[in-house]
Amino acid sequence: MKDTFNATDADKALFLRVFAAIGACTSLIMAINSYLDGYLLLSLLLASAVLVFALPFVITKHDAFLAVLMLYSLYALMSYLVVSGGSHGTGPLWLFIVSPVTFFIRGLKQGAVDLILLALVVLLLFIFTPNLGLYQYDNYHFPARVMLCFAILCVLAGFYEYYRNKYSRALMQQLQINEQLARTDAMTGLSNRRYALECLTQPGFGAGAVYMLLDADNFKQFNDGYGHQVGDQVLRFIAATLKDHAGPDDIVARWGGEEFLLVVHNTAARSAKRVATQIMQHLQDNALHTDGHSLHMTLSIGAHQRQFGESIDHCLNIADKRLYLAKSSGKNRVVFDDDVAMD
Ligand SMILES: Nc1nc2c(ncn2[C@@H]2O[C@H](COP(=O)(O)OP(=O)(O)OP(=O)(O)O)[C@@H](O)[C@H]2O)c(=O)[nH]1
Repeated sequence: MKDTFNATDADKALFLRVFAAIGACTSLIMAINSYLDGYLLLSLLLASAVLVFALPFVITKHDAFLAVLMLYSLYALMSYLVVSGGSHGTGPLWLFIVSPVTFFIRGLKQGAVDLILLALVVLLLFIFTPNLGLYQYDNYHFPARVMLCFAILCVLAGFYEYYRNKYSRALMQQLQINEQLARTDAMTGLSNRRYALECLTQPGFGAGAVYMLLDADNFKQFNDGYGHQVGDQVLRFIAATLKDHAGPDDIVARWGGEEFLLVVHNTAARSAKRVATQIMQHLQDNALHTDGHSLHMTLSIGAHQRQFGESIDHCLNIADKRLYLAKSSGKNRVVFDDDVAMD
């Protein structure tokens, strides 16, 4: 099933380009600003960053690679901003944008690893920058607070990502359960009519598929004679028999009441007829044992092999007419294409 609550490829592609557009615009503005302020190397690095951020608008494939490339380019820029102080010593402030972007692009685990490594690198750079004769921060207060805020932001963004994942998964599972419930007949566990109709539009159920409507004979007698719960057991017994005799690609559904649909996936008419006969034989040979009773049941079946150009509705109508014919001509029988003049 489609992953509805986690970011889809389209969501990720959009996010990547929004991130790239913001990155490119900001880098361009800061590059001009740095150039005007006389920070030549910084303005060149920012201009290179503009090119990297522009890549997703030129290359439409390899988004995952581009995302990581942009992220690590951002890390490299951050490292330079720490050692150089950026414009007027404000460079390290840009670290604060890194954590949410990292988690979105890298996910929780890899994102956490990346951020811990970046934090270590930044810490070392702050410690050793004065010794290397690079930018001199006035005192340790500013770097210390930047590191503390960066760490807090990483932890908070990590928690947010953790809970977002957790609840997305829970929602996904619930969605799958709901989807399953919406497709299933609760009493027999077979597909319900709505889902069966949906499946009939899939390839394999076109011309050549055999549509069968199967109706329990004299079913009312089970209800009247043994109660509705036994009636339900009879329906479940029939459902299990149909399931056992159908192929893995066939459709078996409860059509309504004591009526079932079996559609045999694109087959020779002879094999489908054999399946119908085997089902009837199985019910004849095997009784349902319940409450000290042995209950035998029979089915009437109307069947039709779908021809080119015939609609699903048309096939179901023919199967239904033949089911009626099977009932009216004595029950416990199958009426197929070769048993009648074409309807
Ligand atoms: N126990 C139970 N009975 C159901 C269910 N759905 C429909 N029925 C009953 O199935 C019975 C169908 O009766 P009829 O339409 O007369 O069919 P029948 O007795 O099988 O007679 P023929 O079809 O002519 O062989 C009705 O009494 C419905 O109440 C169900 O889910 N559980």
